[in-house]
Amino acid sequence: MTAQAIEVFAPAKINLTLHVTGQRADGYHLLDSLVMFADVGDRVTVARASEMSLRVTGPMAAGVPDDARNLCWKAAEAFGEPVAITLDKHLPAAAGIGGGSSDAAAVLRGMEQLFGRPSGVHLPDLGADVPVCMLAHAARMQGIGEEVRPLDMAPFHAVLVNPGVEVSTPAVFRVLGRRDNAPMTSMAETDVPLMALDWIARQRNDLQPPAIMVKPVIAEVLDALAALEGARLARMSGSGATCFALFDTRAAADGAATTLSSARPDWWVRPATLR
Ligand SMILES: C[C@](O)(CO)[C@H](O)COP(=O)(O)OP(=O)(O)OC[C@H]1O[C@@H](n2ccc(N)nc2=O)[C@H](O)[C@@H]1O
Ligand SMILES: Nc1ncnc2c1ncn2[C@@H]1O[C@H](COP(=O)(O)OP(=O)(O)OP(=O)(O)O)[C@@H](O)[C@H]1O
Repeated sequence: MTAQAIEVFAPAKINLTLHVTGQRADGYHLLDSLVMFADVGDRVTVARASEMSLRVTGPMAAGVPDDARNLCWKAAEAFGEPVAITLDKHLPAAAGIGGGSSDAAAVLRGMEQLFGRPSGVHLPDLGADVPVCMLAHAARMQGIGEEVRPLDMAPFHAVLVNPGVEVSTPAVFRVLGRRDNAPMTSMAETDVPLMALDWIARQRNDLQPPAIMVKPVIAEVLDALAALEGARLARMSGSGATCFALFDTRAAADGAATTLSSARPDWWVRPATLR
């Protein structure tokens, strides 16, 4: 019996750290990043079809392309079979949480199941974040994103906030000052959750200062997150504008998200568990 349609969850990608350690001759930057995935995300459904199609639904569908510009479409084309895709969009776009990349990885995972073969796609060609999104598990990401090593991390509890401004990743890299920053320090302690949190606090997101230059509201988001009861650390993810704060328990994250949602109903605020 052949499966008719496969639904796959496309989790938000969170860069808990993001060190920019160099730049290649082609302009792409070398990264060193601790990446985890949230229980908040998009939903992708793929079904066999005679020709490619894409329908974008959900609360965050506005403005998301529903044609060959969408990374879901590009992923299916790279796989090499026509499919009917439904993308139920819950994540803000151009937000530093890998929405398009995670959707593309979900399409590939769904198609691998549907057609019973590995995708064979060279993942970095679809985007620097696609290899780690294909893993969808805590990982250290290096190179320009193509070197991905899974990590055995305890889950973290977080609040995610996006202030509703789109940020262009190339624009943030353009105003980045130094490109040869130090990599992450030794990760030997990361299997102990609270020590891991202290370790994360000692690392950086090198794109945070340039992103604040491009969109100053990010500094306001970070201040609001740091002021929440129980917040242990506030930082930006990817090239922004989404930021996160980490909490000791899910209940603390849930309570903080409720407080911030009522204070800033215009912001996208979600409690999340990161794995
Ligand atoms: C910054 C991160 O969000 C960290 O996870 C990602 O590396 C960005 O991943 P992505 O959106 O999948 O990136 P891509 O679509 O491949 O690249 C978008 C643009 O970001 C810049 N870019 C991206 C990745 C990288 N390692 N160096 C770069 O300089 C390039 O200007 C590139 O044209
Ligand atoms: N499936 C998709 N979902 C959202 N945007 C998409 C998708 N496919 C293509 N796009 C286009 O890509 C742009 C960047 O959106 P995306 O959400 O992938 O970026 P991002 O969150 O900045 O990713 P990253 O964290 O990898 O930098 C959007 O402005 C949109 O036009």
